[in-house]
Amino acid sequence: MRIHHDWKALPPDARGASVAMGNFDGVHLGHRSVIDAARAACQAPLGVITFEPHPREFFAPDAPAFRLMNAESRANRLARLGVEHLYELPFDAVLAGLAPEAFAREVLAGGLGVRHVTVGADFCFGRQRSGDARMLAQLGRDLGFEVTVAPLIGDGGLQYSSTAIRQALAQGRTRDAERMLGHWHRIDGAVLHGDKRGRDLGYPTANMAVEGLHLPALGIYAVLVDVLTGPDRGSYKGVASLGVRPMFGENRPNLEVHVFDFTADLYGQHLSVALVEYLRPEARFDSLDALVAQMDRDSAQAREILATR
Ligand SMILES: Cc1cc2nc3c(=O)[nH]c(=O)nc-3n(C[C@H](O)[C@H](O)[C@H](O)COP(=O)(O)O)c2cc1C
Ligand SMILES: Nc1ncnc2c1ncn2[C@@H]1O[C@H](COP(=O)(O)OP(=O)(O)O)[C@@H](O)[C@H]1O
Repeated sequence: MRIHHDWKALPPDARGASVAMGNFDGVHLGHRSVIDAARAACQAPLGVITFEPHPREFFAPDAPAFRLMNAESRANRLARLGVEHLYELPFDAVLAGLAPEAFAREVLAGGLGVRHVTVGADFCFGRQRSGDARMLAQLGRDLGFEVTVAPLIGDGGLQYSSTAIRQALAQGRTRDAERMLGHWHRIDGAVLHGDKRGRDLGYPTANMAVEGLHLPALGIYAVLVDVLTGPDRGSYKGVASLGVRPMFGENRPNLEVHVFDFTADLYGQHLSVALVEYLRPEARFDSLDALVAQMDRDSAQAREILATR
């Protein structure tokens, strides 16, 4: 997959794609059906148009973090779906200020020379979200590209949506989130140095930042861990703490992952951590021994949950 960070001056072979357009936060099953519709629409290379930062981050930079994944994780997921061109358009004042007609003319028809555009039925675009899917279809007729409006899909009464997934995760309902995502919710990132306390407790933990990401329920989780880089690359099981470590004063939230049956160094390596099941909230214990005894119980419980995976 090739990633393009602009719509201007694209090489000729990056033009003329059949594109799915949206924010695709989480790349959930609804997103996948839009991308599948773009793939089925015509013979052209498959593309995705998305925006970075997320438009909501651009308009409300101080609002609490809400994203299910960062741009890199989203790109990795899209690549695995067979997307050939990712157009990660810089969402700035210029792009935000384009009227729907100007966006369709300058970006879609002009810059990307799209052959076909697929959007979900609730898609809005252009200055003040004034354009909708129907308007896009009319603009396509005028400007020479086809438009498919994909229906919103769901499971029973529940429509797949990034909002519903955030809500499920905030309540510790990892399996409900998984049903909407089509995969476990994952937190990806590099292993950072922490306070070097874990090893003394008998529980070394690989520490990861969660800044900029929507926070699932704080607490302890059974996790599946993919080590993506380094000599110990592979898939492991483990237990993780997402939170502020009240035992040691309130800290900035982070993710601390203890990998089962593993002793190597993970600093600087890239991990992808799947939150499989929420075990309990974080707690403050009377002693470190009491904390470690609880970590033993957490580990036993996580091993049992993960035994069948
Ligand atoms: C299974 C598990 C359970 C944990 N439970 C708690 C907890 O209930 N309260 C808490 O303050 N910290 C908890 N922690 C976080 C530990 O305090 C943290 O991993 C330890 O301080 C090591 O920090 P370091 O990696 O920065 O050295 C837990 C960690 C793990 C792996
Ligand atoms: N089973 C394991 N799970 C997680 N990290 C491990 C494990 N074994 C060794 N490590 C290494 O130990 C480091 C964590 O040790 P710890 O004392 O918690 O230090 P820190 O506070 O820097 O996280 C990890 O970053 C990793 O390099």
